[in-house]
Order: sequence, then C-alpha cells, then structure tokens
Amino acid sequence: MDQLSFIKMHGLGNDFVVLDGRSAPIPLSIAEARTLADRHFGIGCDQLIVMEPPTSEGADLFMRIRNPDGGEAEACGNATRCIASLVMNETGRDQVVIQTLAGHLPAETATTGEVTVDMGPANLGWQEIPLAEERDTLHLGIGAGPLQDPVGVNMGNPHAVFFVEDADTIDLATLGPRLEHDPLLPQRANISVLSVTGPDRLRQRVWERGAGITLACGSGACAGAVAAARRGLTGRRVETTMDGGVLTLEWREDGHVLMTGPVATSFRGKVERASLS
Ligand SMILES: N[C@@H](CCC[C@H](N)C(=O)O)C(=O)O
Repeated sequence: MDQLSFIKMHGLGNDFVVLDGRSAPIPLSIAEARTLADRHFGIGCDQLIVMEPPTSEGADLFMRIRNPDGGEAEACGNATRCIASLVMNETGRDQVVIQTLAGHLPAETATTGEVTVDMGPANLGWQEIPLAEERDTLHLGIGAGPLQDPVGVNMGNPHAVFFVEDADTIDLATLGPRLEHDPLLPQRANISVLSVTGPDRLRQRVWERGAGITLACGSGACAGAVAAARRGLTGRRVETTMDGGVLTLEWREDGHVLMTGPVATSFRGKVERASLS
C-alpha cells in the first residue's frame, strides 16, 4: 500500500503537515490536499507544506504552501520558520534560504534559540496588494460592522489589517469570511484585527484566507507590524501577541520585515495515500 510520510510541526500553534517531495515529487490533487488538512478525515492542519527541490540558485529548497481549501498561498511565516529549522537541523548550519512563491527568504537561528526569517519587503502599492481599483492602501475604505477602513499590506500574500479597541471582542468567525471575499480584494485576503496594547506591543487575531481563524499567522503579524507603524501607532519594532504566543517583528528601513519566533515538531507518521481520495 502506497504510504505518505509526514512531519507534524507548528509555530505558535499554527500547525502544518509537512511532506518531503525533495527526492520524488508528491503531486496532490485539490481533493487530496483538502482531505489531508481536514481534522475529521485526515491528519488535520492549518496549512499543508510540501518541500520540493529549489527552482533557482541560492535556495536550500522550495516550500509549497496549500491552504485547507486546497488553494495555494504565496507566503506562510510560521511554516517558513518550521522548515528553516528542519533544514538547519538536517545540515548542521545556522543559516538557510527558503524559496517560496514570495521569493527567497533567508532564515537563521536567533540568539534566543528561536528562528528569525527575513520575510522580504512589505509591498504597499495598490496593485501589489492587489486591489480591484486604485485606493490609498493606508485607508482601504472597506468594512463590516465594527471593522472599518483597514490598511492593506502584501507580504507575498494579501492582508487587510483592521485596528480596533479590543481585538478579543470581535466576532472574527462572522466578519472574517465576509471581508476575505470583499470585491475590492480580487485575490481575497487574510483579515487581521489588531489592538495597540502598549508602547510597541500589539494584540492580533487573524482570519486566514482559505483556512479560517488560526492560533497565529506569521505573515499576518508582519503585515500588522507594518500597518501599525504606517499609521504612526508604534515604532518599527514590536512584539505581537497572538492566541498561540508572541512574535517579534522589525520593519527595517530597507522595507524588509524580520520575524522571530518559536518552532515545534509534534510527531512523525504515515498516511495511506488511497485514504485521501
Ligand atoms: N499561516 C500563515 C499564512 C498561510 C497562508 C494564508 N492563509 C494565505 O492564504 O495567504 C502564516 O504564518 O503566515
């Protein structure tokens, strides 16, 4: 019987089924990807990650990202830390480069023992988010209920960041999917609610495109840090508390965002390929 080996990893509770397709490709249909990610019928995860050979020089591997709806995402901050740590453990190096659809992302072991990833530049032009029409990305002007007028940020993937008094009181399960599909966002978007809780401290919750509410979203935390600095609410270095824990973010003067946080491996296992279709 054909079996797929997997590793279950997470960053702040944002969890991944990791498949190793570096020596032999693992083509997965949308239905198979959905089943693997389904917590009732498969192993279950927020994102399915397939490690593949790099397609350009300078990267250690290509990281393919699939959401539980079967769609592909360009970026995933928490998975990038996980895969970087996996490659660092394999190779004994403390610096690696992970290729994603968003580009080459250098990662290294932080002094805290956590992993730091250069998530690349925050893209802030309206065509880069992308938006359906020209708007100021500091004030997108869309909204639903208490969530109004977000900041648009693209970290390889699209984000809309809504500032609120208290992120914990927002009905994200209802408002998240409505805003994810707003007509201004032709590629849909990850929807964040963000509160400033102290000098350079943020509280953030995220409704992820193609996934729903997760315990943390690394690219969302990067987008949140950039949005808060752009609105003049914080400096360029912040600590963001998500449901699963804390990430440290720095929006460098050159536009790149550095994200530092933990990584964990939960278990390794095998799944019958035939059970996925
Ligand atoms: N969990 C991620 C983001 C995963 C992709 C996202 N749902 C999208 O479709 O853009 C992270 O840690 O960044």
